[in-house]
Amino acid sequence: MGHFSPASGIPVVELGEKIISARSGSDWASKCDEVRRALEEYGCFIVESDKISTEFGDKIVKAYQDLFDLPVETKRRNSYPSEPFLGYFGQHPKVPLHESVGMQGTAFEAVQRVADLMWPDQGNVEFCETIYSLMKSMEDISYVVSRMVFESYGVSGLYEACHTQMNHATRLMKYRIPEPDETDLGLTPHVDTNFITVLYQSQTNGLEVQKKTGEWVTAGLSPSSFVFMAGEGLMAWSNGRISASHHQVTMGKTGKTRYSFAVFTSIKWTETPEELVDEDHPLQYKAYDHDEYMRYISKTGLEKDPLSLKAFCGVN
Ligand SMILES: O=C(O)CCC(=O)C(=O)O
Ligand SMILES: [Fe+2]
Repeated sequence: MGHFSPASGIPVVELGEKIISARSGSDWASKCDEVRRALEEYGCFIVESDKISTEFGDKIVKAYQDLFDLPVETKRRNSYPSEPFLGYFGQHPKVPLHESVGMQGTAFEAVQRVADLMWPDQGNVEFCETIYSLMKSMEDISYVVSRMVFESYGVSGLYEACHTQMNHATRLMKYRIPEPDETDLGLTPHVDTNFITVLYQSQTNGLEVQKKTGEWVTAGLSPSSFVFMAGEGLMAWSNGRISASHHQVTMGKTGKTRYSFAVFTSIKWTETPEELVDEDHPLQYKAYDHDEYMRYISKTGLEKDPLSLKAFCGVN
């Protein structure tokens, strides 16, 4: 494997424009293997990219401040009545520091919709352009890394069909500084239910991932890096070779507000390729419809059981 983050021991994979656009050759092939090994061992890795300049990082913070400084009633206008996991989320007694605005899809219109709801009179062009650009960079990473995982398992021929079934939800998140007598837990430990997640955090660390040893480590990120995490979908698809990353957010004593952005990619129909099933690796999860799974767990909310995918479609 390449190198590891000194603070956390999590693998760091460099995915600059050059390798992203290569898509063949020995450098590409060894990168694909590096990515697969990182996921099999850790369920996640840090992506070192060349997408976020200091200037762009400052614009992201400004966009978040514009949004989250609005009154709660205004932010609540962002609602998707039929989609319990989208819309505005905040003031939850279990995670009082967390507040977030969800969006559906990665089209410019998704961001524009939020801006129209938040600033109905004057709009906010800078907000739209900044968040859209961040979203697209992260969507690119989710596509390229998925392709790498397929290639590394020798099933690249299945990628295109899977790609057409991918869809994305995104979330802008803010974690306020805890009061002295308050919990510093920003988000309770969980695994993501979707296929894969790409996360960006601006300036303030706080994301913690659990290693196989059980140890929680802070995914210390540089301003130009992202975290790529396996969700339950990739765990089922890979026939359990990759485990979904168990993660949480802790604010600690940094004394700074934290902003993060997530692109959650899901595959509508998740099915383990037959190439990944053999005598040594018997099928672990039956093929399932992601929307049905979401309906199944929607009743459990923040308390979702980490083994719920097993209960939903596990074999045995
Ligand atoms: O804010 C973060 O870094 C993590 C967010 C997260 O894990 C989630 O929304 O599922
Ligand atoms: Fe998560």
